[in-house]
Amino acid sequence: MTRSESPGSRDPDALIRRAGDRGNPDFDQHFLVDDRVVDRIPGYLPDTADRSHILEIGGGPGVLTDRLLAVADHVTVIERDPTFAAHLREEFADAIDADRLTVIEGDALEVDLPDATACVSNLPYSASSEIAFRLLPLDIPLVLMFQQEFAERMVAAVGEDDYGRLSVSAQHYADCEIVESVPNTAFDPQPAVQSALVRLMPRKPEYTVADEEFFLRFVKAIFTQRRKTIRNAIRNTAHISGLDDADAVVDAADEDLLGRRAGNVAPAEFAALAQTAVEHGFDDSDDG
Ligand SMILES: C[S@@+](CC[C@H](N)C(=O)[O-])C[C@H]1O[C@@H](n2cnc3c(N)ncnc32)[C@H](O)[C@@H]1O
Repeated sequence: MTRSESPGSRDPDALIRRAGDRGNPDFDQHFLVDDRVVDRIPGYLPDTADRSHILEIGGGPGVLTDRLLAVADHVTVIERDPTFAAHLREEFADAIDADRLTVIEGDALEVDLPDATACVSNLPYSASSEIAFRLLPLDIPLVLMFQQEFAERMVAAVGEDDYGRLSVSAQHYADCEIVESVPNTAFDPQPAVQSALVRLMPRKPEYTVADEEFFLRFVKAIFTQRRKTIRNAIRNTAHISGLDDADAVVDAADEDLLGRRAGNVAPAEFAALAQTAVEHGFDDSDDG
């Protein structure tokens, strides 16, 4: 009976019953039970997105897996919990036999990621940041569920209260947009906070950085001192950014920028400042 259901129509509560286990919040298991929400999620991929291979992280009972199988040629789902991975293999045996579904039992932070063309996931919240930053460099469209507060920080623009390290780092890779806020009543068990779906469309940033790793570390360092001026933040965080000579960077940087605070520095300005830091802040800076 379960195997003959057409993709896209499985009932969330029935899937949880068949999985034989309720979600355990200690293992990030908040399952979507509002099928109006689940039905909308694949539609947040843009029309132009390549749906030949969609990756899902954290399949759980499989309600989103089911909806993705209705729109993708192939789905790969990664699930860490052995009970739910076994359930997914059983529930979607037909799709596996037809070579339309791959179930990877493992930790999404450790397994090799497949060569997917898009990723759509209701992420495990305690690892959502790390997972997102594994996905962002893949250069594919992402539709990801996060805690609302995290999502707001991710999409914030310079000058907004939520603008910070997360905004600059995520927007380095993609245009980020909240496409739907999701109440906690859409999940079982209910998380304590609201959630939000974010669409992340890959694109090159409007600036170039010679050393991406340093740029991201520098931004992280400066935002640890977000109440300080950029001048003091550069000086106080050399142990994080790894600068040998923070004073030389301050001497070389733009005076106006040095007097501002991180929350008012746009990503392109951070990129220019990071370039100044690379050119002046290391012992071998002038050695070519
Ligand atoms: C928020 S639930 C989403 C389940 C399902 N997709 C849904 O929307 O109802 C997150 C799922 O990720 C799994 N999970 C937690 N940490 C994981 C990890 N590090 N790697 C892979 N799966 C993980 C949990 O077991 C759980 O099934």
